[in-house]
Amino acid sequence: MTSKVSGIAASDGIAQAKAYLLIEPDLTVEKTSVTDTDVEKKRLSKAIDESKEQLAKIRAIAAESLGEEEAQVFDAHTMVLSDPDLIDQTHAVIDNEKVNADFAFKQVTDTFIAMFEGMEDNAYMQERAADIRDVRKRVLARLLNVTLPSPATIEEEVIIIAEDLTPSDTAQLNKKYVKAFVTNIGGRTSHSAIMARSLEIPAIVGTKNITELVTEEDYLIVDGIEGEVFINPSEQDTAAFNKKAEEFSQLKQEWDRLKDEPSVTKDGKHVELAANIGTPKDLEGVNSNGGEAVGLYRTEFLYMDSSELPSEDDQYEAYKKVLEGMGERPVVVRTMDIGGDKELPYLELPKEMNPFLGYRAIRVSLDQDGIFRTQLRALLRASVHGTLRIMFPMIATLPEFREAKAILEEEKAKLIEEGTAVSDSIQVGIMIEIPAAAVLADQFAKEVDFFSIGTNDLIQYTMAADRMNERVSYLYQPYNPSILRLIKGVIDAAHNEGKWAGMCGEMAGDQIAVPLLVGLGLDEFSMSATSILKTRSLLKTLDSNKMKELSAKALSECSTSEEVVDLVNQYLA
Ligand SMILES: C=C(OP(=O)(O)O)C(=O)O
Ligand SMILES: [Mg+2]
Repeated sequence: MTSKVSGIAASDGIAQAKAYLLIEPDLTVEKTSVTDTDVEKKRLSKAIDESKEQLAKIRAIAAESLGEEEAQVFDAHTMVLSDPDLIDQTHAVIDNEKVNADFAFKQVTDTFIAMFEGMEDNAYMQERAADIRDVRKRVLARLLNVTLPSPATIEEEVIIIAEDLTPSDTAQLNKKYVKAFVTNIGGRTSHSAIMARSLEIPAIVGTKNITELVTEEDYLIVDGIEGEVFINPSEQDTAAFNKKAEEFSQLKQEWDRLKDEPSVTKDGKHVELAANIGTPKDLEGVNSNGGEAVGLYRTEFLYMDSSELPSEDDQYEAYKKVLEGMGERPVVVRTMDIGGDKELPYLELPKEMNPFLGYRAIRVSLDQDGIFRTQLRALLRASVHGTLRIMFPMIATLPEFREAKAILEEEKAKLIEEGTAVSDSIQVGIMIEIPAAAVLADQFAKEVDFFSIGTNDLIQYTMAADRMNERVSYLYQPYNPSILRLIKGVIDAAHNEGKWAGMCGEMAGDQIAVPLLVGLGLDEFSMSATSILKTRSLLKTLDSNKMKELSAKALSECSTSEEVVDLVNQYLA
């Protein structure tokens, strides 16, 4: 008999296949008393190290199959495992209560999870709780000496049924066999949902109890559009779904038709939809999703993926590949942004109290200008292979920009003197990710060719809330009117000088933020490639004048992030 289960539609599409239950092993821990607490601390440390190794392997698989941006989730997990608080508190429980590491680790992570989950209205905190749950399983499995299931081993067409899919589970999914997934818990912004959208497989999350309702003998239809699962559908249901699947594939084809279309609002206002990339390999996704430009090429991965400083020729080859791959379309290459959370083992950077406020990005480049000049020469040589735009990260003051630009000009003059061809139409711009630069945007706009707003950092610096610190992440608020005001100031400043303003922080692809950013007059939106076609189709439904009214209202009438979100939803309704 058919039965129907509802949940939250997390990723579009319709699929049918047999069920595959992704069952967790029993990770129940027993409390035991110990006398030698050092042994327990060593067991913990070994389990954590092995978990980090596993995570590194999964991260590599994810980078390969999903792209660099998605794979960065695992960096967050590795960070959890390196959190000194987590380790110190576990050690304290082992020492004080003289108990086994498994019990102590479970108890401490329980406290962390309860604290984050307690902040019910804060989706970000809920995600952090999920991250800890995910990492904890890995460590407990090592401590208990049991094997976690590995979705990577699936070799027939299935629909995965699970309590939740962790990012590491999702990263191992092979699209060829996994046709969809359905989970008990989660929301539209949970990692599993984001991953499903980027893999382009249908997904339903938050069904509460699908794992209790489905067995491996069942055949399923997943309707990711409505958020409904049909267990053992009748012939009639199947026929209805075949029809619906056909209609959806037509919709996808319509989206695909948008692939080569301009990105315009309902009333014909054009914006540019660009992609963020980390390596030349990411170009495939840019092209298959109709990216009009590369709005951010994070070149630091060139440095991080290597065991020594990449040579000028190695860099030239990478830049050339991207420029050629994009043809006429512009490519914004950001010079190296090392420091903060991005370390280079072979470049001795000092240990700092506040790395995000320290020796980072352009500060390193201007200080160690040999490295900077090598990168600039490689870029200048590659410039003849496409439309290159050069962008400097973490600019705080005008003298920094002037110095960086002067070095660029020097290297350009040298190359020309050596007889090397260099494009004469390279735009040179800056990231706006430090509030000082946002506030002084009118001055910067007279000297730069463009701005790209890096909201990932701009938000952390404006709110004084470390983007990596879970305890203060409730303050990490993209829609806070203070952030919107800064963004407005930057866009207006650029336009007053006839320059363009883009955004390459995560906010540019956020479907709540897009209507506001259209209203504020943002020219270029740079995001993960897989968000482009959806955003292009959202744009077609927006009236630019109405969005102007929306953003003006958000700025004049809203005093909190929540009020802004409500207002956007009213306008989109
Ligand atoms: C795009 C940005 O740069 P990154 O995330 O690499 O710091 C940003 O800060 O918004
Ligand atoms: Mg940044």
